[in-house]
Amino acid sequence: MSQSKRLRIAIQKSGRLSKESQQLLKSCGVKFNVNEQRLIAHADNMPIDLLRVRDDDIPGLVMDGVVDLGIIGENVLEEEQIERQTLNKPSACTKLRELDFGACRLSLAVPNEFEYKDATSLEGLRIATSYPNLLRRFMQEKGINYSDCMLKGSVEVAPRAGLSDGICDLVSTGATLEANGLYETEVIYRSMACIIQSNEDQTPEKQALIDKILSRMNGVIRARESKYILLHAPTETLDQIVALLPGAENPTVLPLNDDTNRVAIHAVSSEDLFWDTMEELTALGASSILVMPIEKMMG
Ligand SMILES: Nc1ncnc2c1ncn2[C@@H]1O[C@H](COP(=O)(O)OP(=O)(O)OP(=O)(O)O)[C@@H](O)[C@H]1O
Ligand SMILES: O=P(O)(O)OC[C@H]1O[C@H](OP(=O)(O)OP(=O)(O)O)[C@H](O)[C@@H]1O
Ligand SMILES: [Mg+2]
Repeated sequence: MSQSKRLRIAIQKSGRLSKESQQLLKSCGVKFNVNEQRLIAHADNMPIDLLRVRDDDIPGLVMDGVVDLGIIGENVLEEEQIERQTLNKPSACTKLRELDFGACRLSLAVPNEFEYKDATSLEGLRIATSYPNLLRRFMQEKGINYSDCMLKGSVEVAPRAGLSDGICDLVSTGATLEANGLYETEVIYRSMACIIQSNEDQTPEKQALIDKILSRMNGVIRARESKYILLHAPTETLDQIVALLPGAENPTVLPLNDDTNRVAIHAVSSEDLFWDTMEELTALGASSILVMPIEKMMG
């Protein structure tokens, strides 16, 4: 069991996940200030300490029970899990939920001039990657022999530097691949950030705090995915209009002062309302359409 009476949460110190991890915890009511130089940030209003570390260290810290929770990309989690299974080291932890940031994919990519047909085109080649275990699992499933070139960073420059024939690296917009004269050929893993918990026994107090944080996180994420929609609609197209609002089956319908042909609709929609839908609503006679963000949701 983690020795500390305070709940320990590991987050990335600086990188793609840091800002959003901190923001999510703040939205859950955890108050803290980060000092860039410090490894630990203490929360002022709850018995919680944040450990700010390299993202690669987070799964291991959770699996070894050094910290109670961690926010990490599924790609790094899965890579560490395979690594530890190979080494017979503890690799268990519990994924509490996927989060709504850190979307990326681990992909194979080759230089633009390379003629790629399918995965067998990679037979016998050298692939540069920071994810040797996920790469091996994919290549073994396809029955392809290859050699790897382990690089912790700047993987995209490996082919041009003559270090490898292709790469296996994270892609989001594809801009980095394009800038390096590479194109994506296979997606081998799709990833989001997630929150994980150590499988060590927790004291009832700490478990209660974890449950509280998780329930707040569910509320914050649900709220971020939802919108509050207000509009005026002609009674004759009411059903068609409601049908266009995503995930808002039972909206509130209110009468309008001095207008019996129109009503006001208040609805919580499970998704954003896109411009196309707004235009369809207007075509059905809707007016005064307001789409508003929701800050918190519960129950
Ligand atoms: N382009 C991207 N778009 C969205 N999410 C990404 C992107 N690249 C990476 N990620 C996610 O963010 C995580 C952290 O990426 P980052 O590039 O900050 O890692 P790093 O350089 O290994 O950082 P560290 O210094 O902590 O080891 C990745 O493991 C992945 O889950
Ligand atoms: O497809 P794109 O949108 O271009 O994103 C992909 C890039 O993003 C990540 O690196 P990051 O920018 O986080 O920097 P790093 O190389 O220092 O990790 C990843 O390692 C790729 O290099
Ligand atoms: Mg890292």
